[in-house]
Amino acid sequence: MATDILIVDDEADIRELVAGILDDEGHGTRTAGDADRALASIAERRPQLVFLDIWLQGSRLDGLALLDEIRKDHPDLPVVMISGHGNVETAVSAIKRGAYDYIEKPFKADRLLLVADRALEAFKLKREVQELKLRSDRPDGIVGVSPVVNQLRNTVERVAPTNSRILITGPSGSGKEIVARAIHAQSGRANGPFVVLNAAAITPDKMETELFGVEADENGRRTVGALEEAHGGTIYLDEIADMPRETQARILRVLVDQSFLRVGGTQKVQVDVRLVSSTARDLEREIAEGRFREDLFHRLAVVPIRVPGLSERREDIPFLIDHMMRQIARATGLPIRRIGDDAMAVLQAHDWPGNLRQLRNNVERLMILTRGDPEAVITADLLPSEVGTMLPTLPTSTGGEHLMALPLRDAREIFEREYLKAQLNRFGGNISRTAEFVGMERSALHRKLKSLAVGG
Ligand SMILES: Nc1ncnc2c1ncn2[C@@H]1O[C@H](COP(=O)(O)OP(=O)(O)OP(=O)(O)O)[C@@H](O)[C@H]1O
Repeated sequence: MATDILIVDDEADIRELVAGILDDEGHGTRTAGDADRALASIAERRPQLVFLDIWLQGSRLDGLALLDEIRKDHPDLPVVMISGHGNVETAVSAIKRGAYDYIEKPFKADRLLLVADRALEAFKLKREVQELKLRSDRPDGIVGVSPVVNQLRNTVERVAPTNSRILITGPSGSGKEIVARAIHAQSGRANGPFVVLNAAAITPDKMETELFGVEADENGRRTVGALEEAHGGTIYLDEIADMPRETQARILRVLVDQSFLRVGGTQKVQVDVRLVSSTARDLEREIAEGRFREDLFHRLAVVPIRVPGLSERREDIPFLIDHMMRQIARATGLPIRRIGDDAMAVLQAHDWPGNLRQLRNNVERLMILTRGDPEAVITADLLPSEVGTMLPTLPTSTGGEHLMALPLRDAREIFEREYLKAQLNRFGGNISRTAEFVGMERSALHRKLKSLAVGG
């Protein structure tokens, strides 16, 4: 797509010069000689970048006032100020008011093109991020843009409106309950209850009363169980493999009969409930080893859905962190933090055995850690030691940067410098012995040390 750059300057020479340089590089340009013509041009079609003279003589608005005006309607549109020799200070104040950058007259063509490319790239990225956020930040709670998550979202959309029973599998903390809630929310039962029964958290002797309720306890009171409570909605049986075998048999009967007896009861309770269950275990193995009823498995898993572990969807980590931060900020009042590139690189490379739950705990911990400082950026050194232990790190601290945030060339240079410094130390600064040990020619090692500024 051709670019569209608007150049606003009262001096025709400058307008033509800037436009000419940009045109030669294949950019599309338009020009305006005063503020009103500039605003009319922008109204006609929003450009992707504006070069704006600070003085703008003979115009209703000067450059700074025009900048304010443009930003009112188009806060994301990058504006690069063109400043005269003497008014760099004004240019700096323009940046504080939201200009993207400035170029100082007289300028070189290279500098102009570089600034234009950077501003256009920033604009494009901003829009892409916004679009991705819109796509990833859907109320159904399934956050992310990775292919596996898009596929999961599609499956959920397809099966949610049906009444079929669904078995959700996936590692612990991967977000199975979020998926179950999304299914409920997108079904015809969305206005009905969503009841969770976590089999792993209930002792086997309590399981039946929790699920089916009690006809009359010792005080003659009737308790309603989860199945009855979920009438008209969805019941989510979490970690179904932890159900005792007797309960499994009773659930199977409920599924066949569409009704059940309360504990100690004689009258059948009829319910209309959709059953969504989940497990982090390998149910086929549980079946083979006799711990899970195969007939129940087939009844529960009419539609199987697999939720991927976080290590299968690392590209979602920035979106998940953003989403979780906003959730935590809303719930706790803690301010939202920016994650530095180095910390993000480490977070994305970590394996996350505890999946989304572990990620969320870490995000919350980081927000608490940086609570005192309103400007604090979360850097890699703030991450707990368990995150990133498998990643290469710097042998000594060299400016607080994390190797994972650097391109290979820079990371290699840091490594070489630290490595050779240590080897030189070890051999008392003796180049010949160091060269012999590291396997380099003496002269090559000399050159290397010089280029790395070691030992000089
Ligand atoms: N989309 C999300 N946004 C924010 N937090 C999330 C999201 N998905 C999951 N989490 C966090 O991860 C935790 C685990 O999610 P969930 O309970 O759905 O996983 P699970 O796979 O059902 O876990 P388990 O196997 O232990 O039952 C949640 O309590 C929540 O804190």
